[in-house]
Amino acid sequence: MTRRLRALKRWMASQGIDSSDGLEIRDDDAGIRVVSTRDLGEGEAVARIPKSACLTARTSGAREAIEEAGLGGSLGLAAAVMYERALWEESAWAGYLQALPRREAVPLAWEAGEIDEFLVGTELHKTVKEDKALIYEDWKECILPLLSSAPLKLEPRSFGYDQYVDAKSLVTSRSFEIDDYHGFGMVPLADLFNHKTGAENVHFTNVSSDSGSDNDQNAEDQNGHYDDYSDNLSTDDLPSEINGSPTFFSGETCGNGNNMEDASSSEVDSPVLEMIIVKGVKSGDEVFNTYGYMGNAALLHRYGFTELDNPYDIVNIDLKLVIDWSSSQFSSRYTRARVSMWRRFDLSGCVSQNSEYFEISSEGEPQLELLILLYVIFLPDGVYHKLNQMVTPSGDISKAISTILSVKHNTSISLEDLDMVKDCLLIDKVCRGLVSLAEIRERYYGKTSLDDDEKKLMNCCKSNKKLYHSLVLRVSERRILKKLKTYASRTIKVKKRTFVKRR
Ligand SMILES: C[S@@+](CC[C@H](N)C(=O)[O-])C[C@H]1O[C@@H](n2cnc3c(N)ncnc32)[C@H](O)[C@@H]1O
Repeated sequence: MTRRLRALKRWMASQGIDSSDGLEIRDDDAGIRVVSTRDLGEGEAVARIPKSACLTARTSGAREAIEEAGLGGSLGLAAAVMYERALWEESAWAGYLQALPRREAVPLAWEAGEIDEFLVGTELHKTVKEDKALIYEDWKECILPLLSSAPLKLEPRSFGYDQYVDAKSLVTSRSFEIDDYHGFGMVPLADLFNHKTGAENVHFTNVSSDSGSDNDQNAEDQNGHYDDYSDNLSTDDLPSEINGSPTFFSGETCGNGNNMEDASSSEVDSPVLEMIIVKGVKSGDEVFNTYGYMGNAALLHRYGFTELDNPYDIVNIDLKLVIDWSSSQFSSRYTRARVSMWRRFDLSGCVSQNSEYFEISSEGEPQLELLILLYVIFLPDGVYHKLNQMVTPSGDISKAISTILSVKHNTSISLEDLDMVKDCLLIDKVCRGLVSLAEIRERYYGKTSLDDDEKKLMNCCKSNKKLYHSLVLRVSERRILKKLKTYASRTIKVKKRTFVKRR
């Protein structure tokens, strides 16, 4: 056992953190992970963690200053982590903090040059550059003023920008939402489990001290699935700053744990967190948690790693790219008119802070809204004018599709027959448009080909985390674009064959 692990175990025991004899914490070059020492069965409780042992803005010695400065969510937690790190051996979390890496290799903590070199062309490039700018602003506007906070006497060198980035990288990659009172926090032991997409072995829950009382019922009522997490994992439900935190099944969280002002002023009756086996583990196997169902861009963004063949992977095509491409084929005026009609049907792409885009699934299937837009762009003028008279914004994609298709097809086509809808939308020109869009999007990656990237990946050592995981991201995105081209080309071929047969 390494020194840091021995110290961590001593500290956990001193805090009343119970870990089953069926779990063994291992520490090697790849980091810390949890392994089972015997077969673990579904339903077995393997750990209990008092909330008082969690490092949160509420439990930290800097609580008053953080509250006075109004720092909530991940900002408040990052300030708490920085403060306790500054205290070092004096901190009540010394044994825990010494076991953490100085910083997690998440892209927000990469140098600007590394971001440009490794992420160019990928879904993350722009986002991470924006992150960096925002993080600097947060530090200047929210963390620096803490130094003049009277009671704390903080040392400026422990609260520098670098220290903030260190803390932020740990908060992003290891924090959990605990409850209304604590908000987000660092949960010792729980944060030692690695992630496996869709194949986790443990869940975490709040334990009511009054087992079987009304509180348990409330917990179920509040999130509807005390131990069925699948709906709960939508990262969109979480505040954007900490989207996709390691999964914590907080039965008593009302969902506004980020707002310290609104939180109740005392810890009610759930002082302990528990970890339960939800999928049996064979002796000697690693015990995994899940951080959510995420594509590689999201995994790399928040946790600094990726998974090859991740079924939740996606690549996006920006609406702006579609508009630019259409304007080059037709004219800007023509494109504006077609996009505007598409919008009048209440259709849109996915919208994030400052962009609108269409998702391409890991199988290379484009989002339906993109197919409809391309279809509308290619409508012959006569059909377009006829359709223009029929536009009725309904907010219902099914109605929009059946109206749009009705001008060319006599029968009414409903979204319930998705294959039929796609068949009608995927006319030759739309398919060729998809191929062009995939080719333009491909150029974002620069001069190297997908083959080059795949070879580079094969020869890359996993321990070179930044290069390895950014290569996985590039390769997985480019493979999706290749599948999109195959999807569109195959459809052209199939249709041609059917046409020849009919003739
Ligand atoms: C909550 S911690 C898990 C414990 C961590 N391994 C440690 O050494 O403390 C999350 C971090 O673990 C690593 N990690 C978790 N799951 C992983 C996986 N499937 N592959 C590679 N790294 C992983 C990443 O560095 C991530 O930011």
